[in-house]
Amino acid sequence: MTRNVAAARPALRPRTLLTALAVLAALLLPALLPLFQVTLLINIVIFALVAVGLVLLTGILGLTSFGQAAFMGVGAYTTAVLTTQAGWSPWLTLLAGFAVTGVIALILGLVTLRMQGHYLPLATIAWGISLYYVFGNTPALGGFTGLTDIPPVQLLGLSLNGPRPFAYLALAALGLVGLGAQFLLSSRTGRAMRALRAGPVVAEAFGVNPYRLKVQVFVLASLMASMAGWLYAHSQRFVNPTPFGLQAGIEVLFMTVVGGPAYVWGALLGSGLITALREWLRGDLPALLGTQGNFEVIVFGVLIILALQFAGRGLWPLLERWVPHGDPALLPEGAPLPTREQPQPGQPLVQVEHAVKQFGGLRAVADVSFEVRTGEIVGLIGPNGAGKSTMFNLITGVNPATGGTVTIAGRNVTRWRAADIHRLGVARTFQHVHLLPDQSLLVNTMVGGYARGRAGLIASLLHLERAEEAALQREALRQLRRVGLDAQTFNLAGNLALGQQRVLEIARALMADPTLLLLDEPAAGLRHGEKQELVTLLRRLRDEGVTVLIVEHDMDLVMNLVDRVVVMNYGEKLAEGAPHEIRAHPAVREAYLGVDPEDA
Ligand SMILES: Nc1ncnc2c1ncn2[C@@H]1O[C@H](COP(=O)(O)OP(=O)(O)OP(=O)(O)O)[C@@H](O)[C@H]1O
Repeated sequence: MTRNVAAARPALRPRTLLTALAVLAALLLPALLPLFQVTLLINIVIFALVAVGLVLLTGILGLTSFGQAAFMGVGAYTTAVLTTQAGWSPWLTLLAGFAVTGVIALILGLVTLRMQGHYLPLATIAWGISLYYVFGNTPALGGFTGLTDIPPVQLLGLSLNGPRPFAYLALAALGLVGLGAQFLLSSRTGRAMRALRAGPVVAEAFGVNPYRLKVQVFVLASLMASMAGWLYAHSQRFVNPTPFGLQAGIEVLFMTVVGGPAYVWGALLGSGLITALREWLRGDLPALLGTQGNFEVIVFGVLIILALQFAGRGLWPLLERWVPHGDPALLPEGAPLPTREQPQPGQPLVQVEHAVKQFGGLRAVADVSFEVRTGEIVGLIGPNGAGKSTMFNLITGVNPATGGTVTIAGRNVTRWRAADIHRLGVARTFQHVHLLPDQSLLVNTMVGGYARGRAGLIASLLHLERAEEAALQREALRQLRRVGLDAQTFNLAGNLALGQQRVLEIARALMADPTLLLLDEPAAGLRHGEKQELVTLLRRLRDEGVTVLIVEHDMDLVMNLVDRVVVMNYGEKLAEGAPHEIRAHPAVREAYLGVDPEDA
C-alpha cells in the first residue's frame, strides 16, 4: 500500500498504550505475585538482559556467540570477590565488573572478530569453556563450590535483600538497557549494524568500519551480560561456575532465537518462555514420567526445532502482528546537513592508469586506462564478463588493483579502504541490489548518510543524536523526492519491484552528497517510462555538478545519456569516445557479435 509522507501521523497510540501496560505490569507484578514466581521473574529478567545483548550481536549484526554466559560470570565473580573480600559497595563493583568484562571482551573481540564464517561461533565456544574452568579452578574464586555471603544491594538506605524489592531493581535495569538498545537500533550506528549484516561491501561503501563496529557491539553486549551477572550474584547471594558455563551460553542463544533474534523485546519473551518452561518441566516432568532425569532438556530440543521450523524470525513478530501500527513520526525539522563543495567542472576527477586486476589465473581487468572529468556522464559498456563491475570495485576500493593506479580528486587511492574512498565523495549502487528489505525506504536511504553523521555508539544509546538524526531524516526525504519514491517513504524496501529497488539504491547513494556517482546497471528492470525518468534525473544531477560513471546494458539509454563511452572487452579497453564515435567503431560492433550497439 502506498502512503504519503505528508500524511505521516505522530507516534501510534496502540503502542503507547501497550508500553503503559507493560510499565504497569512491571510495577504490580513484583508486589502481587507469589514469592516463588517473583524469584522466577528475577531470573527471567536477568537472562533477558543477556539476551538483549545477543539481539544486537547475533540478531542484528549476525555474529553468533555461545559465550555470553561467560561474560555474565565475569560480572558476577567480580562483584562476589570485591564485595566479600575487599568490602566494596555493590554499586562500585558494578562499575568494576564493567571494566573487567569490557577489557576481556575487548581483547577477545579484537582477536576473534576478524574471523569469518563458523570460526567465530567456534571461538565463542572456546572462550565460554575456558572462562568456566577459570572460575572453577581458581581457589580465590572458591573453585567449583563458589563464593557465598555476597551482601545485598543497598539503595537509598534500603537493603534490597528480598525478591520483591530486588525484582524492581532488575526490571529497572532491563527497562533501561532495552530502551537503550532500541534507541541504538533507530540511530545512525544501528543502521550501520543492519547494513553490515546485509553485506560488509555495502556498509564499507558508505563509510562504515566493519571491524570497529563489530568490536564495539561485542563489548556492549558483554557489558549487558556483565550487568546481568552482577544482578544474579546479588539476587542469589552466592556464585558458582554452573550458571556461566557453555550450556547456559547455548540456552541464552535459544532464548534470543525463540523470542525473535532481531527484536529487543523478543529477548524478554524468549527468556520468559524458556525460563518458565524449564521450571515447569523440571518440576512436573519427572512426576509425570515417574522417574528422575533431565527430561526438560529433551523437550527443549524438540520445542526449539519446532519454533525454528514454524517461526523462523522468532515469536515476537507474531505478537507484533496483532498491534495496529501506522507510519512512524518524523523528528521536528532542524538545521539541514552541510553539503560538499563540488570541484570545478572539467577537472580530472578519476584517473585510472594501467589498472590490472588478477583473480588467480584470470585477468578481469588488463591494463586499462581512462579518465572521468568533473561534470561528465561517462558510460562503461561491454559484453558480460568484460570486467566492468570489477573496474567499479577497483575505483571504490572493494578490491585493490593488482597493478596500476587509481587517482580520485588528485589522491592516489589505489590501496585505500572503501570507507575512506567514500569520504572523498564517491558513492555507488550495486549490480545485485543490496538493501535492507525489512526496513523502510526512509531507513534504507538514511544508510547512505552514515559518513555525514557523527553520533557514535554512546550518543545513540542515550538518544543524544536527535538533532543530527532529524537532519538525516529530512535529507533522506529530499533524496526520495528527488528520485520519485517519496510516496512510499514508509513502505518496506523488500516490497518494491526490482527496478524501483535500484532507484532506491540511487537515493541511498545521493544521500551521501557525492561528487562521483557510480551506477551499476541502474536501468535493469525499469519500464520504459521509468527509464526516461532515470535519464532526466541523471541529467539534472550532472547539471548540479555531480559526475556520473554508469555501467549499463541498455544501449539506447547509454547513447542518449552519456558524454563519453569507455568500452571494455575481455578485461581490456576496446575503445573510448563520444557516443557517435563508439556507434561507428568496428571493434565495438564486433564485440557485440556484429550487432550495431544501437540495436543491441
Ligand atoms: N571476486 C572474483 N573472483 C574471481 N573472479 C571474479 C571475481 N569478480 C569477477 N570475476 C571474474 O572477472 C570477470 C569480469 O567480471 P565482471 O563482473 O567485472 O564483468 P562485467 O563486465 O561486470 O560483467 P556483467 O555485465 O555480466 O556484470 C568475470 O570472468 C568474472 O567471473
